[in-house]
Amino acid sequence: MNPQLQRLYDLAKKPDRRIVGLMSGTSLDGLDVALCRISGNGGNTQLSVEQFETVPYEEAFKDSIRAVFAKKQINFEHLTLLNEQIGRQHGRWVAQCLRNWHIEPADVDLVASHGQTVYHAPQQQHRRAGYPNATLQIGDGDHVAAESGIITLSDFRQRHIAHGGEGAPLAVYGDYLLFSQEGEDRILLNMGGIANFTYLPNSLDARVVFTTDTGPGNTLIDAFARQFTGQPYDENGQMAARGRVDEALLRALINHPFFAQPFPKTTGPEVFSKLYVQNAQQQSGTETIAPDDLMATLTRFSAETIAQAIQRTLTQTKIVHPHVYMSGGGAHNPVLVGAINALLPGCTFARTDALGIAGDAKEAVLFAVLANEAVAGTGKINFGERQGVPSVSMGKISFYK
Ligand SMILES: Nc1ncnc2c1ncn2[C@@H]1O[C@H](COP(=O)(O)OP(=O)(O)OP(=O)(O)O)[C@@H](O)[C@H]1O
Ligand SMILES: CC(=O)N[C@H]1[C@@H]2OC[C@@H](O2)[C@@H](O)[C@@H]1O[C@H](C)C(=O)O
Repeated sequence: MNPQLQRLYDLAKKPDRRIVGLMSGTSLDGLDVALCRISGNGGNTQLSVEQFETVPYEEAFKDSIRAVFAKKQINFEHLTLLNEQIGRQHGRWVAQCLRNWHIEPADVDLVASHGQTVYHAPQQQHRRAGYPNATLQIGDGDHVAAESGIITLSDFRQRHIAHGGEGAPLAVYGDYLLFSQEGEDRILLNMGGIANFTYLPNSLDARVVFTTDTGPGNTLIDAFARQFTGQPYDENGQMAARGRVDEALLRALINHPFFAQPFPKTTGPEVFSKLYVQNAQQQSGTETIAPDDLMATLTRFSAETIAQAIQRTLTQTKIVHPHVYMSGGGAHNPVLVGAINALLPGCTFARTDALGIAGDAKEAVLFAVLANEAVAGTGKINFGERQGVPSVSMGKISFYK
């Protein structure tokens, strides 16, 4: 037998596993690396984060990804090269983080690698007859495994699509296993480039759990912060705080069929781009809007669409006072968070940090949970017939030799 197959079999039976979760999201800010200790599986999953680090992307690396990111037309050779390069780079960073933490690769069981999304194309978005939901993450897992010396699970989204989903949001699986609490209705709100949430009912009934993207989180704010200031984001919402929301532009921004679609739904920077904002400016006659006012309006746009989606959920589920736990970089933006708080007066707000997992680490941690389920889960969690959350395990296996 291949000794690594034996190793996989052995680690699947261990009472606990050490898994490195990797996430590089739509913000292209860096690679989140979370070393997790996970015991059990399914409803018995217990997790602690032993180490966490974000390895920042250098500008040249970001530009190289931006050359293919969310674009319909690209240089195909560049995409092919990036697939290998990102995998290799992510694997090296795992090895580097482990050295920094004085941990031997042999003492880690698995790497769970999300890779880099370069194009997300749910059917609702591409609308091309005869083609299914589709999404593409690059940074091949074989390179992550070879560079780190650790068995790697990767490319998690394809099985979700193969079983009827849109390939996202995947957070719902880990959110359900880690954060469900009997007696408390919870909403786990992640504000990355794109915002999404998971609804966790107080009954713990997996068939009622659901998840959706809501639209932009930071992606538009970041794009214009870069243009106006050369900085990667509007730190602490400073520009937005100085500006005034332009109601005409806000209404034009909200005027997109995505927001009226039923849940669950997913989207990405393929739709919510600078071009999208420029079109809304034209429609509302606000092409000459001051930079601070544009930032205030974009920040309110994210807040309103997040709050509307949550409000719709509360109405549908007849929940009155849920606890909303925030994560992702947007949770550090006081203007964004303040507006959401004001729009949802019936909700109690905290960060996932209050539940023991730092908001900045959450997505990387969730991929470690998916890998744990893939190797040690029983596959018995039943999310019912609810579209968009297929009851499957996910992740492809790469041996390191
Ligand atoms: N202090 C801060 N003030 C304002 N915004 C912040 C701050 N810190 C982080 N952010 C925002 O958070 C973003 C990074 O968020 P995060 O890492 O959660 O996104 P991501 O994981 O790449 O996205 P996604 O979840 O869509 O894949 C930054 O680009 C920035 O917009
Ligand atoms: C295709 C893709 O990479 N989607 C991301 C993105 O970033 C946030 C949102 O859009 C979410 O749907 C998803 O990531 C998280 C980790 C998820 O699948 O839950």
